[in-house]
Amino acid sequence: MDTSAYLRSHIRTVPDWPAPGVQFRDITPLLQDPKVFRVLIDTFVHRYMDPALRPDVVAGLDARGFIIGSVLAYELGVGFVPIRKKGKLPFTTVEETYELEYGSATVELHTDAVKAGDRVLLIDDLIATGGTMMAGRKLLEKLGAQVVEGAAIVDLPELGGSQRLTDSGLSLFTLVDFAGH
Ligand SMILES: O=P(O)(O)OC[C@H]1O[C@H](OP(=O)(O)OP(=O)(O)O)[C@H](O)[C@@H]1O
Ligand SMILES: Nc1ncnc2[nH]cnc12
Repeated sequence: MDTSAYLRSHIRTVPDWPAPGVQFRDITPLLQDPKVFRVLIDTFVHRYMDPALRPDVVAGLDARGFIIGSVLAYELGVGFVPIRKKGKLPFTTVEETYELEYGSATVELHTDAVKAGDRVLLIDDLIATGGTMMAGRKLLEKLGAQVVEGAAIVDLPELGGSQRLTDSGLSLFTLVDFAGH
């Protein structure tokens, strides 16, 4: 089994959660098994150790992006910065509001989280409409940072987010596609 199929086999689909019609792709089984979790993190580490892609900073999207982003930053030997849902960060922030597959949200980033010119890897667990990752990218760019790549475990291509992100010029790396139901 290749890596993508192996990781895919450890993602659980929960129908009609958190709203009717949503097929929720649950990554918790993938994190729960230490062997699988290691394969997941090592796959990202291998890619981002490459000098051409190695970031100065990893930025993780609230909340599931924190789980993989912080471990990845630790392994790469770079800092981690959280992009949080509104109202959680105590210092001065920049903010962006965006639409989700089920609702809308505002995210924030501390104004001193990155420096102008920093090369940032932006990471989350999943791309659906792409709104979350697009908002994260805008926050980082407001502070003058450069997003070298957006990365996620799962892509839901039918929701159009990955296409939208690549059309906007963002380089994207995902490990597992879920097309169809
Ligand atoms: O591509 P999009 O349409 O923006 O959707 C993807 C986002 O939605 C989920 O997070 P959610 O907002 O449910 O928050 P959580 O991580 O706190 O559960 C997921 O973890 C991504 O962050
Ligand atoms: N279908 C889905 N499964 C898991 N997380 C999501 N975030 C947005 N859509 C999602």
